[in-house]
Amino acid sequence: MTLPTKVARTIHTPEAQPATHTAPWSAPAVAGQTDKAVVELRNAELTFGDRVLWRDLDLTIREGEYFAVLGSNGTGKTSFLKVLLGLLPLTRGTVSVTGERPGVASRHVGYVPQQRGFSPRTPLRARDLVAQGIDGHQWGIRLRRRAVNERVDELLEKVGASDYANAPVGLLSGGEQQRLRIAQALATDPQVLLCDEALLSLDLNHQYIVSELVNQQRVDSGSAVVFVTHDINPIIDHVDRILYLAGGSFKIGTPDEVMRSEVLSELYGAKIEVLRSNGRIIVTGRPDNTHHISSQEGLIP
Ligand SMILES: Nc1ncnc2c1ncn2[C@@H]1O[C@H](COP(=O)(O)OP(=O)(O)OP(=O)(O)O)[C@@H](O)[C@H]1O
Repeated sequence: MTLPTKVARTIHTPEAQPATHTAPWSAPAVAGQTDKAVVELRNAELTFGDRVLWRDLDLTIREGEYFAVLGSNGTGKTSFLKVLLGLLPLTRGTVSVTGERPGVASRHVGYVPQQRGFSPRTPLRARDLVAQGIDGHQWGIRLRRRAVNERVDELLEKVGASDYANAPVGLLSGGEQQRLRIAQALATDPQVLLCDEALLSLDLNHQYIVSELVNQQRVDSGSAVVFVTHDINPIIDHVDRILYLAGGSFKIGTPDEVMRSEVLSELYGAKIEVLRSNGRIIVTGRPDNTHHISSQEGLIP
């Protein structure tokens, strides 16, 4: 998690305008997207002491947009989600989610946390976990019991988990548990779906299934997806834009704009090579020694 402290070196992109530019940049039209902004950061900065995670970050994420946050360990990906969840304040600038202060509009926000296995003795059935997204839960709303049960059944079916609805969560596989977390996050049909390494430790088949489920929510409901990941490959077909964080600097753009040798070399201040093979992206030569080899294929995000 330790990278040397660097002075923020912002590479200005259309989104990364100086604060004096007040007119927001309009993203190109992407199928399924509208112009409605659901996440807005202006002149945003997050620092811990003299450690700069990012500075001068101007960003608008729109309804229906699939937005990936990439970067090595400790570059601030999870902190970015925490800012959107209202769990971490910016040190400078402003942020809004669905037009409100982060945390206020929680029922419009779904959150899929990093995959952590449940203990086999967890006294919770699959359907109880999903129900937490609906009632008595900070991201949920209160509905009467029958309505809750019906909604849980609907969500279980949506993520293909009906068969193990009554199984104890601790006895389910990692992939099965992750489907349930997605069902829980979708419970309020959120306008913004935040996913933190939602594919980590899943096999390729489950990576595919989970990534399709997340994308389906965007297609069906126009939810914006903010997907934190070390590896863009499992979601590459869906991603509209990337925020790439590296040692206090960042770059925003489409995968074709950002995942290029010259762009990442400038961002890291070192020679980086970005290769494409069978529609997948391989990055070599990152200087921070925090490469994450994609589980089955030896690819570096
Ligand atoms: N509340 C905090 N106080 C001080 N430092 C913090 C705090 N939260 C995060 N950090 C530091 O900020 C940096 C970014 O952390 P963050 O978890 O956002 O990184 P990340 O990109 O998600 O990393 P990883 O890929 O390892 O999960 C780390 O060096 C971390 O130690």
